[in-house]
Order: sequence, then structure tokens, then C-alpha cells
Amino acid sequence: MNSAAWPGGRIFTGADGFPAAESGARTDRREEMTNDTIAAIATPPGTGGVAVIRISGPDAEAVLKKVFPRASFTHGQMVYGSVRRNGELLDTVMAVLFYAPKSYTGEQTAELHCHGSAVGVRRVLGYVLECGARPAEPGEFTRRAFLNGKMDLSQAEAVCDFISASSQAGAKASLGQLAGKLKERVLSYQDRLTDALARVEAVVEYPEENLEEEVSEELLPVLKELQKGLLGLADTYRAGRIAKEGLRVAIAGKPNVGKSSLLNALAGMDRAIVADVPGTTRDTIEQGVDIGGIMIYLTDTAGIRSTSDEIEAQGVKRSENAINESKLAIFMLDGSGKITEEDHLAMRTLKKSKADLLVVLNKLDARERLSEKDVKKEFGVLPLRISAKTGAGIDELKQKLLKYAEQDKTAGELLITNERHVFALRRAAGEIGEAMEAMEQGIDMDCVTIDLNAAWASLGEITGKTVSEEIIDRIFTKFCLGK
Ligand SMILES: Nc1nc2c(c(=O)[nH]1)N(C=O)[C@@H](CNc1ccc(C(=O)N[C@@H](CCC(=O)O)C(=O)O)cc1)CN2
Ligand SMILES: Nc1nc2c(ncn2[C@@H]2O[C@H](COP(=O)(O)OP(=O)(O)OP(=O)(O)O)[C@@H](O)[C@H]2O)c(=O)[nH]1
Ligand SMILES: [Mg+2]
Repeated sequence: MNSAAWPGGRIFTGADGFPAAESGARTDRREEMTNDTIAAIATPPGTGGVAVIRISGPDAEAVLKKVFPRASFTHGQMVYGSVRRNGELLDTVMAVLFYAPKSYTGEQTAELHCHGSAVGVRRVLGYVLECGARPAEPGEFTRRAFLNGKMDLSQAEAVCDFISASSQAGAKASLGQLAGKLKERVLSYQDRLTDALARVEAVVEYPEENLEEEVSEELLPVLKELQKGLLGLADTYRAGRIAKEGLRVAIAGKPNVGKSSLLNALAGMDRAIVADVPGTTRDTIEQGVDIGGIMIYLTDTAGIRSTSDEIEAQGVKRSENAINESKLAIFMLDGSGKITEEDHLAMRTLKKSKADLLVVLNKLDARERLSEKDVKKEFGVLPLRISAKTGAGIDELKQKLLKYAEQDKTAGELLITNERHVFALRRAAGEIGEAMEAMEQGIDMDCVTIDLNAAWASLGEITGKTVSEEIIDRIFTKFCLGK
């Protein structure tokens, strides 16, 4: 049943047939939040080709006409002119006006495309504020777009993720959501719930017809399928999170096996010092590498061994920390030597951590001493053979890393990249589970209605239909200024 796990309670808008518990709240808040005119610099701070000032709200046209005197504007058409304050030229700019509701925010919106001078654009913004706009808060333009129904909450969140994406995979995932993929999926799930609710309500409405069993039989497989879909989508979060945030990988093993050489080979540059002296790497070294569009944050660690050297011991401690903070650890063995007690010590350290393990056998170019079978016998895993020195096997290793990162992701599919969405999907799946249980046990259909409504509301948290104001605030204040 409805476990209102989200803090602050929910606001039900009453749309889409959902009971309107507090339908007035959103409207008042919407008016309160969109009745003035806001302005901000929309481009990043610093020097650039062009800097854009955005103005949105009921007075956008009036403000624009004060700073950029002109009799009339044509919707969406850029015009060239000057911004003067008391006769003093502040900049020569391009200006454009979008009339409501055909704009990004859904309000009257103006843009001033200034020269990309940090000083210049700030002076123009100062003048815009003098002319009747107030400074926008972070994310306020997109918040208005959301409040005006230009996008749902999942799309607004995707705008934020897209502009802060640090990898191709992250950009692709957020762009799909920005285009409405997640929204549409959630709406179609809600549609199916609404259909099911209608059937259940018929049973409640006409008890004399004894439809209970027939409807249960009809709905159980439908709900089961729906639940499966929700959980499957939630499971893409593993890959989605890696697409968005990258993957942390530690390279670990005893001293001198070639860990730093592997970091350099994967990074394609001489990042870490390599030497034929065990204990060369003292401190952990981090390097981000783009592998197949995914950011892999590699940490080269000090070789693990018991040592009386105080500095080296600190390095080993740092290696352990790095391994604990990584999702995956590459356990490296030296194929040109024998397996030693130090290898076992390193393996024990790795096993103590939560990191998944990938075993590589390095120095395959050297005269072979260790075979894959030896490693399998000793550690129970078949290693990947590589040579950090010649680069042999490095492409295969990259493929393995990529496959690990994309596990649970099926081609071209929608990826969940947000923990908030995972919670909502899992909760909805749980509530559907309870509805099914109630049906199977022949419990009153009223209970089934409550559970299915709860599932509908949980899904509505993703689109923003049934979410508390606190959550919305939290989402938009994470945005950057001008978005
Ligand atoms: N100059 C400029 N470039 C930009 C933006 C912007 O606001 N200004 N965007 C902002 O982040 C992004 C584009 N997103 C936008 C989304 C919707 C609308 C818009 O005006 N929508 C209207 C009309 C659509 C139409 O004419 O077909 C609407 O939805 O009603 C504009 C930009 C990226 N580039
Ligand atoms: N033949 C051969 N030598 C390698 C290979 N990889 C590394 N080496 C050599 O092994 C030695 C140690 O390499 P490093 O990369 O510094 O090893 P490490 O594991 O980082 O060592 P520590 O930092 O001391 O823990 C160097 O002399 C490397 O040139 C390889 O694939 N083949
Ligand atoms: Mg090293």
C-alpha cells in the first residue's frame, strides 16, 4: 500500500483522472512563482564569442524595448541594434523576442546576444535589471518551463544532466530523457494502471455481478507484466549511473607487476612513473579515460605488500582506500614471475573490498612462466593476458571494461540515470505486487484500488505530477544560473 516514503508529502494535481486531494496548491504556487520577470546570463562566465542574456516573464517585451528601443518585434526573429544607457553605448547586440506561450519557458521571453565580454555582458545585465527584471535563481527558467507544462519533471532533470554530462554515454542518456522518452514510458505505464483501475472499479461498483474472479484472472497477468517492465527499467540504473557518473576502476596488485604501465597504456600517455624498482608508485594516481564514450576513472595504486617503510605503508593504506571506493578492481599478476605470497596478500585485500574483480596477467611479451591455467588454479578465475609494454591485449581489456559498464543495458534502450526515479519505479512495482497479492487472496477489491492508485502516484513522482514542493525545490536549485 501507499508508503509515502518521500518526505514532505505529495501534491496531487487532479489531472489524468487522479483524485485531486490538494489540487489548489500547485496553481497558487505556480502563480506566485511566475508573476514577475526574471533575467540572467545564460552562457558560461568568462570570455567567448557571444554571451546570451535571457529575460522571461510578463514584462519581457517591455524590458527588452527599454534596453533595445524598437517599435515592434517579429516572434522568433533576430534583429541587430544597440543597447544604450543614458546615451552611453553598452554593446551592439542581436535581440529576439518569443511571445507566450511559444517559448522555452512558456512565457514571453527575450534574448540579448551580446559580445562575449565578461565585463560587457554584466553591464548589459545590470541595465536589464534596472529596467524592471529581477535576477533569476538557479534553474528558474527551466522551473518555469516545468510549471507552465512545457516539460515534465523528468525532462527538466534531463536538461540539468545533459548540460553537465561528462561523457558521450551520459549525454546520450540524458538527451533521450530530454526528448521525452522516460516521460512517455511512465505515461504509458500509468495508462495501463488506469485501465486496470477502471476494471477493478467496475467490480466494486457492481458487486451483484460477481465479476471479482473473472477480473482478477484477467488483470493478474497484465499487472505481472507491468511490474516486470517497471523492475526491468529500474535495473537499467546500474548502466545509467555509470553512463552519467563514470566508472571507478582501481588497478591493484603486488609491487612491480606493471600497474603503472597499464594506467599509461589505457590513458595513452605517460601519466605515471614506471621503473623496474618495486615500490615505485607511492601515492595513488588518478586519471580519467574515455573508453567507448564512457568515462573510466582509473586509480593506479601503490603495490600491496607488508612493509616496514613508513611512507610505503601509507601508500598501501591509500591503495586499500582506493580499492574500496572503486566499483571494479583490476587485479594484476606478473606473468614473467611466479605467484608469490605477496600476490595472495593483494588478493586477500581485494576480496575484503566490495569491488568486483577483473584478473589480468601482464607481461605476456616476456618469456612465459605463468599460464592462465596456473592463475585459474590458484585464484579460481581465468585471467585476461595482456602486455602493458607492447599494448597486446589492451583493446580486449577495454572491451571488457566497456562490457562491464554496459551490463544490464540493452541496445538503444532508455536508461534510468537518477536515483529518485529508481525509488519511484521500485515503489510502484511493490505497490502493484501488493495489489496482485490482494487479488490472489480474494481481499476486498477496495484494497486493490488503493494499491493501484498508490502505484500510479509513485510513477507520477517521476513526471512531477505527484511530488512534493520540497523535492521540486531541491531539483531546481541544483541547476546552474541562467538555465
Ligand atoms: N538561443 C537559444 N538557444 C537555445 C535555447 C534557448 O532558449 N535559446 N534552448 C533552451 O534551453 C535550447 C533549445 N530548446 C528550446 C526549447 C523550446 C523552445 C521554444 O521556443 N518552444 C516553443 C516553440 C516551439 C516551436 O516554435 O516549434 C514551444 O514549445 O511552444 C526554444 C528552445 C538550446 N538552444
Ligand atoms: N616485459 C614487460 N615488462 C613490463 C610490462 N609491464 C611493465 N613492465 C615492466 O615492469 C616494471 C614495473 O612496471 P611498473 O608499471 O612500474 O609496475 P608497478 O606495478 O606500477 O610497480 P609499483 O609501482 O612498484 O607497484 C617496469 O620495468 C616495466 O617496464 C610488460 O607488459 N612486459
Ligand atoms: Mg606503479
